[in-house]
Amino acid sequence: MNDSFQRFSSVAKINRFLHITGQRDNGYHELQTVFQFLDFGDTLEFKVNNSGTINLLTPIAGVSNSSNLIVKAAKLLQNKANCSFGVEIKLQKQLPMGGGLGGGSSNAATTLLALNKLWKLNFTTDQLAELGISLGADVPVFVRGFTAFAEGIGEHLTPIDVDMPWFLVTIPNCSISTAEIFGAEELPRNTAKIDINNVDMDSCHNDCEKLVIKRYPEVAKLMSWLLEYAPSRLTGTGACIFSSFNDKESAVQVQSKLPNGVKSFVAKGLNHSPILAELKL
Ligand SMILES: C[C@](O)(CO)[C@H](O)COP(=O)(O)OP(=O)(O)OC[C@H]1O[C@@H](n2ccc(N)nc2=O)[C@H](O)[C@@H]1O
Ligand SMILES: Nc1ncnc2c1ncn2[C@@H]1O[C@H](COP(=O)(O)OP(=O)(O)OP(=O)(O)O)[C@@H](O)[C@H]1O
Repeated sequence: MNDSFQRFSSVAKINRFLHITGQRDNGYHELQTVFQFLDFGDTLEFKVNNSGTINLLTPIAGVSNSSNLIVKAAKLLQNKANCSFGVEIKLQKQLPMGGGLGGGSSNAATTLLALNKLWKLNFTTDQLAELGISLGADVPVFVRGFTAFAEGIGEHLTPIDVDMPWFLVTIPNCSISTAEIFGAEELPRNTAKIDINNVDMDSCHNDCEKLVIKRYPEVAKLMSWLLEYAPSRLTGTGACIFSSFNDKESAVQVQSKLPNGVKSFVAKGLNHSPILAELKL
């Protein structure tokens, strides 16, 4: 057993667009979206133990360890595999929570993938993705690790290669509940379905954007500022906004002009999550 901590990345995703094409009887929404990974995110470190205990050494303020998706993912895997190993886990959090960057889902997926390897469980990617969906709608895409066109309630994933711009991601000073946005009566729910072979990012949109802008003045203000400089769009149900640039320098230049106090980062869009390479090491 390796008795040092092993490090794995847990990157962000953005929804390049998010179309809501219907709603199921159980209230869940039918979506079409492209998930793209960013080369920016959290880091997780794992040290396997023989005692069977699962211990997150770096709790997140406001989230109890038992409801942390990292701990939930580790316990789920341990139970499923009837595994006698445990693990000590350290998290370096960089991603804002409730930002539409999928931080919690990404952490859960990294935990499933890393422990599958470190506990030598040999679950297939399909099995891990299936386990992951019980933790959150976005966990499977992080488990699979490829940029994907998603349909259904977000679970039907088809690999797709998209352009890889540089993004300035800005983080408005508010946290938005996914359930609140999906629960709103005035949310549009009838965007026509598009064909995966004919995806034009520019003519797509995010169906949550108008509503979020209406309800959250912080997002409205930042969006209109950013649109003066670059094409900008909401990710997921918000609150973060991504603005696209052809090169890093242009993104950094606009970042340097941001109004005082606006948090942000610059990152490149990827077609594969870095964890795929890390798992092979
Ligand atoms: C919209 C996306 O952000 C796109 O990336 C995600 O699909 C949402 O993923 P998430 O935050 O992990 O969402 P979950 O925790 O699974 O669901 C939160 C709530 O959003 C609503 N929800 C979620 C996904 C979906 N296709 N339809 C929904 O109506 C449900 O009310 C659910 O109770
Ligand atoms: N490890 C974790 N990291 C972040 N949030 C977590 C974690 N575990 C549990 N949570 C809970 O999940 C909530 C959503 O966090 P997350 O960062 O996934 O939001 P998000 O970026 O809006 O995700 P999405 O794009 O899937 O809507 C948090 O507010 C927090 O209460």
